[in-house]
Amino acid sequence: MAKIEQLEPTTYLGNINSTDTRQANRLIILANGEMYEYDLSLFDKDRLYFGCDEANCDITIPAGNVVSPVHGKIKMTGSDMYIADMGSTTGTWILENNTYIRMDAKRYYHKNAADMILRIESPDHNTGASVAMIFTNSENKSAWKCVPLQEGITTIGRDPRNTIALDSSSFSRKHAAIKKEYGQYMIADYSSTNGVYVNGERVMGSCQVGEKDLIQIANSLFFILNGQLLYQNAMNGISLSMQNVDKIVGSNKNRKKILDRVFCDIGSNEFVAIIGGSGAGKTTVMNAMSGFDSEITGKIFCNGIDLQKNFNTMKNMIGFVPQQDIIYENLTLKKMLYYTAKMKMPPDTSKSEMLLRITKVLQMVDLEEHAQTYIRKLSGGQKKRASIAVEMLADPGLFFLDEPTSGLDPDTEQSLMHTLAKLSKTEGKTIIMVTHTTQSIHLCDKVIFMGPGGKICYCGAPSEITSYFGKKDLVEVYDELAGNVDSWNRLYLQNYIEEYRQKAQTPQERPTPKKAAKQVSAIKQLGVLTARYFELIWNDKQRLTLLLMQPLLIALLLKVVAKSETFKVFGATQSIMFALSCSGIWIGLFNTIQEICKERPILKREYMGNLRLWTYIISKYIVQGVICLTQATILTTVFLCLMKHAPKKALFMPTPQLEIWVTMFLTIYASAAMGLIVSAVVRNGDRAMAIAPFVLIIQLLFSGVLFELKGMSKKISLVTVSRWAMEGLGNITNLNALDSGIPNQPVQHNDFYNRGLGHLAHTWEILGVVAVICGIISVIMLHNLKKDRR
Ligand SMILES: Nc1ncnc2c1ncn2[C@@H]1O[C@H](COP(=O)(O)OP(=O)(O)OP(=O)(O)O)[C@@H](O)[C@H]1O
Repeated sequence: MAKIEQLEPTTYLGNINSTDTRQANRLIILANGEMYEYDLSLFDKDRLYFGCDEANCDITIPAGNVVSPVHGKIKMTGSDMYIADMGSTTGTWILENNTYIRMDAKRYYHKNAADMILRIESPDHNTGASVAMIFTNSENKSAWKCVPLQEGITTIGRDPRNTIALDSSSFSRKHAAIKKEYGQYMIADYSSTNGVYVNGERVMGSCQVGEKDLIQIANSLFFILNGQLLYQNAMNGISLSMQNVDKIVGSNKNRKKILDRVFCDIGSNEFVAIIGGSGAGKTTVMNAMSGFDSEITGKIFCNGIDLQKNFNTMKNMIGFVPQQDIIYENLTLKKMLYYTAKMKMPPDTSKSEMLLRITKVLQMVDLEEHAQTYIRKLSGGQKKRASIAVEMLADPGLFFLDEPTSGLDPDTEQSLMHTLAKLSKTEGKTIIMVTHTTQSIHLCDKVIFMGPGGKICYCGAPSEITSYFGKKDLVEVYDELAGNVDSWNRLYLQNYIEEYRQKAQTPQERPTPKKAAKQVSAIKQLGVLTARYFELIWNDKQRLTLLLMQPLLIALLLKVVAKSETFKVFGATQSIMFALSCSGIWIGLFNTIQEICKERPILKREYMGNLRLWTYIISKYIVQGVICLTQATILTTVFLCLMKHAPKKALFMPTPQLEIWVTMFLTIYASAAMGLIVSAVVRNGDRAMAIAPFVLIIQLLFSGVLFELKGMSKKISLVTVSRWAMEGLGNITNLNALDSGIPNQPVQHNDFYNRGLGHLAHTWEILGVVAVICGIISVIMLHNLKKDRR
């Protein structure tokens, strides 16, 4: 909401933020303890007067002691509303950026897409005669409600047993409470997931609130007036304001500004498209708006709250659908949503609430009949809807989509655009998307046109783009901006900043709250991730078969090449043990080398939410542990059973076969852990497979079998799995004591194969440590995830 000096609604500046005329114009008045609601369009006039004089006003406010006879007027053009104080005695206050400022008499104040809140103050504050006026475009009757605040506690939350129960997943079951005692009010945050804000500042525990304070809980506004609590009942999208946002990348000569002084306002429940030529900075500006890009300068406010400072608590109210789908192909849609709900929804959500929410989001995106369908069987458009459903689970008020329509045919694109337009209006979402296709942008409320160099050139109604640029069609507008971006950017900034924003108060700097959002516990998250990973592996039967057939086939092939004197003669035994250890290394590496990179977009999105990287990696370790154990069992059992001879004596276990089995399990497991590092570093499966031969060659060269290890090669071998696997296997099979195969010539003693329990324990220990270190490195490598461009 901003002040516009002597401005007629029909002038250009009014149109810059104009919205489509589909929205309703409503006025809610709270006076003398009564709430009155007006549908302003029913007056059939574009100018309405309000005050206490019934004869001269269209809207009478029964509060003569505070409201002047003709107190103010309202002008309407479409859904735009302009309100002015007519020079009243008491004055009118407007809520701007979390503080009330007195309206200048006889100046119009423009209501943009967010609800506009006015107060008319009683000169004597103790009379309790203040009046509140709320202008809203919500189509929802009773978009605002009020309850008297009794002495004692008024609770707010999702649970129906609260005094104020609000049915939205962004509220915790018991979210907050207001305590009234001796006429004073205290508000307390009950450790909610999404927090409580008073005047844009996060409440840490509890704090005092008064009549002039604005309380924000999840997406709803609350304020106290004459002992009553007035609150937004219908869930509203979150409004967004970007102020002087820049982004510079590179250093020295390569330094480049990719966002240049971006200012814009987006109102709640608006459906906004960001368009512009390729490389203009559409994705960059959207990433900045979402708060997920921390490398920007300038300010972003969501509902007047500083997003960067409060990102940890506000990120749960932000949905983000990247260009790549964020769903697992091998889960049914319902299962995918269920696992996500367990991770994303407030920790106090019951299973039945989750299932209800899943049904609701499936309805929202028109996918109810596909609940039990495997995601791999859905069409491109349905997969996009499925990704949207995943993000809708936590009921975010602000929703970003990066090119949701790319790759879709025109019909599917239009249907998706209709779904998004519907979600913004009926579900109370602010939806912002980057798009290349413009055939359906008339469905949007607003278009942001980015010119080359990250410069904003237009922010307004889609129907007015061509007339604003004086062009016939959008193609001409693109051409115009390619050559003339600076002048259009300057014009935009002139109009927007100098004549418009400068008059508005910018929100004050506030200290950064330390408290982070309440998250699903690490243990619960680990459980969900592990269960999901198990199910993914289980559902991919082809891969599972391959994983289990591999050790079986390798064991059979090893039998084919093994000599009959294996376990009796040094050469034959060392060769087959080397082949066995290399097979184990290959099996482990193959298990995981594409495991992380193939799900990187999903991982990135979950990590931007509340996923902990270490729980993610541990879940991989748990599931891979089971797989590796099974593979080691198949490989060693089949191979050893087929062999004519067996190693003679065990070191400490009942049989040497068991000791070989443990060594092979640790070899496969440590190799799988190495594979995870590769998978965490590279961004796609092809690159991972290209690195695999290199990893294997290192294992061959430094195993100590093909080449003698000394000096540098010995040092390198310390971190190879093959060396430790060979030391273990050579020790168990007692290679040093075997026959050399040449009469009268003993085996040349090799310290690597020294027999002894301590030596075996040491090799197992090292293989275990390698596995752990690989896990830690993978977690460290994954911290770069946020830098992935899309
Ligand atoms: N981290 C970065 N380092 C260097 N340049 C970058 C970086 N991120 C973005 N850019 C550059 O900034 C410009 C804007 O990129 P962005 O992806 O936002 O454009 P876009 O309008 O979304 O493009 P497209 O429509 O082709 O996807 C491009 O020239 C891009 O190469």
